[in-house]
Amino acid sequence: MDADEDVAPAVRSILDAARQRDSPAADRVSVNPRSLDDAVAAADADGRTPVIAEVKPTSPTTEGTRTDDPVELARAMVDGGAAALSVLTEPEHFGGSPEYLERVREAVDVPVLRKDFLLREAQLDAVAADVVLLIARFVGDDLADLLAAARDRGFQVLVEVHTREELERAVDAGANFVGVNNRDLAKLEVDLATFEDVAAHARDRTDATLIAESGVSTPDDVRRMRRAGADALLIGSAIMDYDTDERSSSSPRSASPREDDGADPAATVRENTERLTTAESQRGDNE
Ligand SMILES: O=C(O)c1ccccc1NCC(=O)[C@H](O)[C@H](O)COP(=O)(O)O
Repeated sequence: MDADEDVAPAVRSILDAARQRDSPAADRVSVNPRSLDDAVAAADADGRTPVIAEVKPTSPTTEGTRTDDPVELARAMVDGGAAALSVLTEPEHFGGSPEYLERVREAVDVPVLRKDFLLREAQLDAVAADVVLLIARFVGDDLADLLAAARDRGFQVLVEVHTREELERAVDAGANFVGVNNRDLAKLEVDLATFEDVAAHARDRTDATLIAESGVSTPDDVRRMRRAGADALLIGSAIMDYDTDERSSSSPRSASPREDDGADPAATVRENTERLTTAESQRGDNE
């Protein structure tokens, strides 16, 4: 499979950077992970929607870069009820770093997902995390081997898919956490119907934990994804308080720091998280 085929230029650039990124001459990581399934169950039992809140300094579809301390933002997300966290470690397009993840994981006690574009086994050793992401489209035929290599190190593995065909590959590889990305990496457009379609198909195929990823902005969106069968939701931009711009893939991304509107960023992030983790105890306009 050619992962570059038909992807947006920004995503091609992400992949090129991932291929060129040196694998650190680090020791093999060995993780004693915090259970993601337990964290999801605990949130459910507590009446909170299980949300994996994402520390996302920037992205190809957001304006500017957040320079706030990732640890403060992470703590605010947990205070707002996040069941788990996701931390971008991709430096060039998302402003992340393995060091951010290390600091965040030390500061909180919930599971932490390493969000990156991993293509080779050695890249798993950059930093310890509770969960790592493998994107089915990008790892192609290496999915089963990388899944095994990650599990050998103790990681839980979230396999990201966007289509029914990718779901089949994830199931065949033995994935027990499947993320359905509502963001089409070919066009960078978001459509929540993607999760609805793939999750409906998944029900007969797997009992994996199903996670709705990307484009969830409002309590209505949360309830919609839960009705469609999401066990948990991965939410970045709406919690980080970005105005997302699912821009055409040729638009340039601003590298300038994001303008601060004077508000307390950690307080805003906490409120945003709380609004989404309590979505199911609020009454929806359409219900
Ligand atoms: O977020 C982007 O702009 C993006 C562009 C190209 C490839 C991946 C991208 N996002 C990675 C993610 O997985 C999201 O950060 C995550 O699912 C959260 O999405 P959102 O809630 O829409 O910020």
